[in-house]
Amino acid sequence: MFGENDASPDSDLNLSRIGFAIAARSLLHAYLSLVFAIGMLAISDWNNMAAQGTGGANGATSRPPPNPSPLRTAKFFQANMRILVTGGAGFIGSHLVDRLMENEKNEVVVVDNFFTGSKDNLKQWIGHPRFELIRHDVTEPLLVEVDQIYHLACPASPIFYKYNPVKTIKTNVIGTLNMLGLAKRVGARILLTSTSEVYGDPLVHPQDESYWGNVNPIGVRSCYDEGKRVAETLMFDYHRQHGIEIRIARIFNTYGPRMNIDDGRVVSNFIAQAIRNEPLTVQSPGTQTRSFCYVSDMVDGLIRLMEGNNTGPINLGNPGEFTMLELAENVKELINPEVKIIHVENTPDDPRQRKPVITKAKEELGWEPTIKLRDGLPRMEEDFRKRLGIPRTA
Ligand SMILES: NC(=O)c1ccc[n+]([C@@H]2O[C@H](COP(=O)([O-])OP(=O)(O)OC[C@H]3O[C@@H](n4cnc5c(N)ncnc54)[C@H](O)[C@@H]3O)[C@@H](O)[C@H]2O)c1
Ligand SMILES: O=C(O)[C@H]1O[C@H](OP(=O)(O)OP(=O)(O)OC[C@H]2O[C@@H](n3ccc(=O)[nH]c3=O)[C@H](O)[C@@H]2O)[C@H](O)[C@@H](O)[C@@H]1O
Repeated sequence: MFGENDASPDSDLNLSRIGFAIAARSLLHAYLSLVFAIGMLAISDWNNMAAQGTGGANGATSRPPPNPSPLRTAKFFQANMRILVTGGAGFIGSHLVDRLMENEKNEVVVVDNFFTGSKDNLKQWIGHPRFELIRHDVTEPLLVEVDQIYHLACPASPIFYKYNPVKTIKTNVIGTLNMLGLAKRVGARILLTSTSEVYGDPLVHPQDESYWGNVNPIGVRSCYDEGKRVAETLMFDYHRQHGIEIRIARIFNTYGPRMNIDDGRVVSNFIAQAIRNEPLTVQSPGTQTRSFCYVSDMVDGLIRLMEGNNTGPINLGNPGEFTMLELAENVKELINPEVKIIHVENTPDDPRQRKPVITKAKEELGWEPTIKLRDGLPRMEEDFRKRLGIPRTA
C-alpha cells in the first residue's frame, strides 16, 4: 500500500521523468514562440517596405493586387467574366448593363436598393441566364464572387441626394468601403463613378484632373460632393495599402433616354416641360454653365476606363459648354417652339461653371464623345414622349 510520503526508488524515477518532460515541453514552447515572433517581425517589416512603395504619379503601389478567382486562371475551363454593377437599375447603370450584356462572355449581377432606380430599366434582362438582379443596399456588406465591380450606387439628382443627406453620405462612404472590401476579398478590379462635383464651384476653368476643387464642406450639396471626395480617397487608400486595382471616372452631366421623368435634373426637366407644354424653369441667373454628355458616349468611356491600365481619376464628359438659358433655347427650338421660358429661384451652392478638359481621356483611353447636344436631345424626346404617352403632333 502506498502512503502520501511513499519514497520508493521507482516513484523517484517516475517523478524525475515527469519533471524532465515538463521542462522539455516548456523549452519547445519558448523556442516556437521565438520563431513565430521573428517571423511576424519579418512580415511586418516587409509590409512596411511594400507600403512605402515606389509612389508613382497617383501614389501608385508596389504591392501586387490580390489574387483573382482561380477560375480566371483555370487551365481547362475558361470562365465567363462576372461583373457586378451597383446602382445598375438607375439611368447610367442600366445603359451600362445593356452594353455589358451584349458580350456573351459576361455574366452581370446588379445590386440596387431602387431608391431612384427601377426594375423597369432592366426588364429586358430579368430571367436571362447570364443576368441576376439583387435588391440590396450597399451600406450593408455584400458577399458575391465577381471579377469586376462598377460601383455606381448613389442618387445623382440634386433633389434626390439632398432628400436624405445622411443616407447619401453613408452610401458614398460606407457603400464604397463595403465594395472595396468585397474587391479585396475576391481580387476584383473596381471602378467608381465619381463626379465633376468634386471640383465644387470651380475657380479654374475648364477643369482638368489636377485641380483640387473649391468645395463647401458644410453646404447642402456636401453630402454628395464631399461624399464622392471621400470615396475617391478610400479608393486610393485601398490601392496603396492593399494593392486593389482601381479606376475612377469623374463624370460630367450626362443625359439620355430612361432618365426619371420627375428626376429634377435640368435636361429631363426641360424636355418633360416642353412636351407637356409647361414653361421651362431656368433657375437664376441662367448664365451658369454645364457640359452635357449623351449616355451612350458615357458608357463607352466607362468600359474603356475599366479595361484600360490607368487608375484615373479621368474626366468623362462632353466639353461643349452651354448656359442654362442656351439649353432652354435649344429645347424650345427643337421640341416646342411655343413653350415659354421663365426664371425661377436657384438652390444654394449651385456651381457657376463646369466644362471638362478631356485630354487625359483622349490620350489614355482613346475616348471622346461623338453625340452633340442637338442630336442627343431629340433621341431623349422620343423616349420621354413614349413614356408620357404624348405623341408628336405633325
Ligand atoms: N448622371 C450624371 O450626370 C452623373 C454625373 C456625375 C456622376 N454621376 C454618378 O453616376 C452614378 C449613376 O448616376 P445616375 O445618373 O445613373 O443616377 P441614378 O439615380 O439614376 O442611379 C443611381 C442608382 O443607384 C441606386 N442606389 C442609390 N443608393 C443606393 C444604395 N444605398 N444601395 C444600392 N443602390 C443604391 C439607385 O436606386 C439607382 O438605381 C452615380 O454614382 C452618380 O453619382 C452621374
Ligand atoms: O455633372 C455632375 O457632376 C453632376 O451633374 C448634375 O448636377 P447639376 O449640374 O447640379 O445638375 P442639374 O440639377 O441638372 O442642374 C444643372 C443646372 O441647371 C439648373 N436648373 C436645374 C433644373 C431646372 O429646372 N432648371 C435649371 O435651370 C441648375 O440651377 C443648375 O445650374 C448631377 O445631377 C449630379 O449627380 C452630377 O454629379
